Amino acid sequence: MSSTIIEIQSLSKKYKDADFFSVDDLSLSVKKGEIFGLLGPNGAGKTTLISMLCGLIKPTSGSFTIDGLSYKNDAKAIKKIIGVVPQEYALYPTLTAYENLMYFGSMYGLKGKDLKQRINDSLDFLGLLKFADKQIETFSGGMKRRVNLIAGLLHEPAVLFLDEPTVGVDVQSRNVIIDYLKQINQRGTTIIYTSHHLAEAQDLCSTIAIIDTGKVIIKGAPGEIIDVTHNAHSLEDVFLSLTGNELRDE
Ligand SMILES: Nc1ncnc2c1ncn2[C@@H]1O[C@H](COP(=O)(O)OP(=O)(O)OP(=O)(O)O)[C@@H](O)[C@H]1O
Repeated sequence: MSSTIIEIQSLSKKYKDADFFSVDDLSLSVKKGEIFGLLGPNGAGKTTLISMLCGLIKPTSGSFTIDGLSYKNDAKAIKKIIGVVPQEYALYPTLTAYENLMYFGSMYGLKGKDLKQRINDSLDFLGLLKFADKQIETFSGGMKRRVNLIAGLLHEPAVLFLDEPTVGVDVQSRNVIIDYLKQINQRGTTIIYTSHHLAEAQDLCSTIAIIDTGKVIIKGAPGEIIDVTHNAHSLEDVFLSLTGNELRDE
């Protein structure tokens, strides 16, 4: 049995002036070595949950640990062992891909040959080596997303958080990103990711949690949760059966 790497207990978040909880008394555990998919309709609370786990926003109540470190007492130590790839690009448009990655690497305390090697290997895997010296502002959305991904991974984190890593990219970019995530996972990084792409999550994730109105409504291996849901043949069937067909416009 693999050990637990993330343990979330009764975590809640109510934004200032909001009259509802975006994450509502949520408990969840993630095992070491998993690719864990957080799925849910728009506004379900996925980004809010990930933002708390990454230390970007403070919970209203509850607690969690990452690799045994408590967010209340060990926030700095947690930052060192996690990687974060947000939805929006965190890159400097007028710097080259290589310069951006050297900058992010140095922020993690990496330097010298080791850093250069990691940057080169990652750019190569993601098909970007020949664009290393081009400015980010000349890159397509799919290329920026791949550089963004490398930036969050240079320090080889124990846990990687990704918020919709394949949104708005073409099939070619998506495939290379998915292959890269699988490779990173095989090298030991636990991955927690959000997506609206259910077929992708079904293929990629060892465990899935569907979230709605800030609560986990089902969790398990994709095959398991399809099996236990009446008349479901795919993750999309499970998703619609549990979250309904109504639009979630706010
Ligand atoms: N900074 C904020 N201030 C107030 N309310 C917020 C804030 N951020 C999110 N919310 C609200 O919290 C709820 C959960 O939002 P969140 O972005 O976590 O959902 P999500 O599942 O990531 O949605 P999506 O799939 O659209 O990205 C929504 O009702 C949203 O409007």
